[in-house]
Amino acid sequence: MISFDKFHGTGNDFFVIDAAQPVTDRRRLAIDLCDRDSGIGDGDGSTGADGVLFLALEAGYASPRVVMTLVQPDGSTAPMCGNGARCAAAWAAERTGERVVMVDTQSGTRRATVDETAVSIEMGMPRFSPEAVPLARDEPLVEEPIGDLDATAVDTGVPHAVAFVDDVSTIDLESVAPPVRHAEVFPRGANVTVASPDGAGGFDQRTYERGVEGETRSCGTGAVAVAAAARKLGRTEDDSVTVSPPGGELDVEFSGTEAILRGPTEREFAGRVSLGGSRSVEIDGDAGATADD
Ligand SMILES: N[C@@H](CCC[C@H](N)C(=O)O)C(=O)O
Repeated sequence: MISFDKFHGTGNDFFVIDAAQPVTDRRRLAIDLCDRDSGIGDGDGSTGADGVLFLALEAGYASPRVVMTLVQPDGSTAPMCGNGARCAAAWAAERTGERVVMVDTQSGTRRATVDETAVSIEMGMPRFSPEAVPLARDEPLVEEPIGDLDATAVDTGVPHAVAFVDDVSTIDLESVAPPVRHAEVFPRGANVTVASPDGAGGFDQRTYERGVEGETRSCGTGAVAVAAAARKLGRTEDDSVTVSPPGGELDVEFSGTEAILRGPTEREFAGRVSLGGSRSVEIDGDAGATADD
């Protein structure tokens, strides 16, 4: 059986699997576990997840190093995930007792710091250039109509199209996001993030994620994208910006060459799943421990 933990960061939830375990088909496993109807749940919270984090913990460094691979509910891999990387750091900190963790992602090595209330991670500097996002054109995309949204394109490890609206709660994201997510100007697609002023100097956020192909309760790279786009468009001059997705509150701080993302993480439950013909699942602490499908 394969052991797993379930974590979430402000509602963006992930199964975490130690990559030392033998999983031959990661794509198939992620599609299976993450399904919101037939995936794994503990019976108390939600079923399924926004992705599976395969984490390889490497010893022998001054700070523990964890190589993170995120496989999404559609089987694709994403080069970066802000909330996933924060959960990866919390997982590695639990295992090692260390507070500073280096998270290796396909978009670079990120330094994370774990304390009693939150995990902070250095995300690099958001980039607007067409090469970085990437865009299928030679100029940055800044507040231009794409579908029904006025979008600004920014790379925060993954591509985001950010649109500022009056009130995010009135947006029918499942309708307006897909044409932007698949627009020709984004050769690798884009996550679609809408934001509106929260009345206290920060922003409310909602994100439709590539790979999930739906809205998630939080998106860390999206929060950084909102803060960066707000600064670029003169919507804030603050170095520290609070961004609130539906699942909680994230802080984005700009310091030197880094945007630092900070917010809580939580370990929800742990268990084991068998691979093979018929799935069997054990959830720790569950009286009726085995659930066969
Ligand atoms: N939820 C993540 C972003 C995950 C990657 C995204 N779905 C993509 O494919 O680009 C976050 O917290 O940043």
